[in-house]
Amino acid sequence: MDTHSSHLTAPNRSRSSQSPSPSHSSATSSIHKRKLVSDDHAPPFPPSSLSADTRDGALTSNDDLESISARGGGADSDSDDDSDEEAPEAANAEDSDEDDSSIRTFTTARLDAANAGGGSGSARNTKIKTENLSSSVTVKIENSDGTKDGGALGTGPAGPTAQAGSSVPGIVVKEDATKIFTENIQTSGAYSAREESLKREEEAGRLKFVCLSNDGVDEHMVWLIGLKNIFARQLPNMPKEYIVRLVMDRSHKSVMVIRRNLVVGGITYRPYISQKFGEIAFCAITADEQVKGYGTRLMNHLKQHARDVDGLTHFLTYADNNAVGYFIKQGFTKEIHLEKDRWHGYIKDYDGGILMECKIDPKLPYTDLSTMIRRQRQAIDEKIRELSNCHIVYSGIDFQKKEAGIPKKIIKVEDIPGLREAGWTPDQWGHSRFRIVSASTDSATHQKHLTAFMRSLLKSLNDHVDAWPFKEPVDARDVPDYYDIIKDPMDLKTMSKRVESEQYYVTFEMFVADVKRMFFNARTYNSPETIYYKCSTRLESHFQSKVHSGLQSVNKIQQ
Ligand SMILES: CC(=O)SCCNC(=O)CCNC(=O)[C@H](O)C(C)(C)COP(=O)(O)OP(=O)(O)OC[C@H]1O[C@@H](n2cnc3c(N)ncnc32)[C@H](O)[C@@H]1OP(=O)(O)O
Repeated sequence: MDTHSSHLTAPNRSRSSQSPSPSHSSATSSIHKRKLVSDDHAPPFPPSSLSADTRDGALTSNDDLESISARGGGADSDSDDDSDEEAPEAANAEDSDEDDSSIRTFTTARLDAANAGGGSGSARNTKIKTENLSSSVTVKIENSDGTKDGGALGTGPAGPTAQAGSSVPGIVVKEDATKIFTENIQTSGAYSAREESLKREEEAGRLKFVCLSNDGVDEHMVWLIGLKNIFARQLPNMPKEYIVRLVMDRSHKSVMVIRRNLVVGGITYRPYISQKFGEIAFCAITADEQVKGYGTRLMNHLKQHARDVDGLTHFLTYADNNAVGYFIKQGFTKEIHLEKDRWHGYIKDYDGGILMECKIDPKLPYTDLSTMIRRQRQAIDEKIRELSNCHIVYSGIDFQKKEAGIPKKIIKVEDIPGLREAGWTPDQWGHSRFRIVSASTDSATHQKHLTAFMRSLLKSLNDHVDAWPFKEPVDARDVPDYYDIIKDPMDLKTMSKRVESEQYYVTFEMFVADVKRMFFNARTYNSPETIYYKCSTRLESHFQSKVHSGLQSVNKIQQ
């Protein structure tokens, strides 16, 4: 078995610093070190049409690469610039204006080092794991011939089919209420929205996902060259020779996003059919189109194709540090659960990248996840409707206020729309601590007792020596910025009006909330050393003791 040293290039998938993802800072990865695996691939290039080394699927010189590029791109050949690899009309969306001299320098050094058995190249290039050069791992490669697009869904959506709007028995829902509810349903999250929009683009023929390997078909070759250019741009530390070799290698396949006959991005992977797993070699989206959902949809197409056409159950990849977040969102984990003997020795080894795994679900409709999610949402929603009334929205109450926030019109609790329907009965006066009324007493009696209790508490507050700062609303003429800071002012006089209206405080807790608000305001506006702050603390503790003793005596009366 001839294992070409040029296969030992230790690529680094670091992304281009010229095209940072909006949501992720760019960082330069260390140079990955790739171990050798035996390479009994099928020949990558048809000998008749491309002047390439076909011995073991490896290219041995830059001349070979240029000849491929020239053919695939149909452009002039220029050994020092990637522009030779652009197709005249349909290459890819990347421009190739980068200065790639550093990469070529790196590549040359790497190739030299590898040829010399991992000799003493400079910097990280010397770290190639050369021990594997001499290892003779025999890898059985099964040719992958499934090159058609992602298969049809093998299974139907997992979620139950949604029923048409069901009504809850026994409850009359106003039409407009139902409408409000329907409008409020959250039909999709950001993930589904992006997937659905790209799916619509596909259905309209404006976008397509293809899975190809080097088959000599002109259009396919142009796309593959376009994809290769995106990889070269987005993975700038990856030797271009290495990229073109793998993209053109017939044992690798590439799933590509094509829009208006231009490649937007893609994933090149190698299916190990006998081992039922695939290794993702490269994955990139052109700079202008990142973080728009293409990467996710691409991965979904890849999973669907790999499962339905290649029969794979897992993917492995050495993810660039910058891309770990993306892979995690695609279901990859850093924990490798795949039995080691299924993959060890098959995939190239990197130091610097993070080995990640993704289990391909046997049933999920990967290219139609948004429909599945929508149906599941609907099913859950139907279930909630069955079990609860919370979806019913009643029209609001007319609550106009006059002085001190007291309602203009008395609204009886039992008249609040929907309260009885929700199970409320007049004996349920909430969980107020002030429960002087028995279950049979009407609400008027309850309110009378409550008013008397609150009145006595207010009197006790007003009579206290520390009450003076709280007796009247703060005068903005005296304290100009008070109402800029205190947005919900409260004072004993306002509370007194509310108590005397016998309409405002329908529970004791509402009264206590106003008292607490008053003290909180004082301690918010004033610093601890001020008299106002101190008065509020002392008056509050007086109030608490009065409430405590008052409630105790109420309880005694009840017993
Ligand atoms: C094996 C390898 O090839 S490793 C190298 C991977 N490739 C690169 O780093 C090249 C540069 N980057 C890219 O080409 C692209 O950004 C890709 C391929 C990583 C992702 O493609 P995109 O089209 O941008 O992904 P997409 O828009 O579907 O985003 C999916 C989610 O991943 C997040 N994401 C995208 N890129 C990254 C990243 N580099 N790191 C962390 N999260 C990311 C997105 O914010 C989005 O999150 P959300 O669903 O919470 O909104």
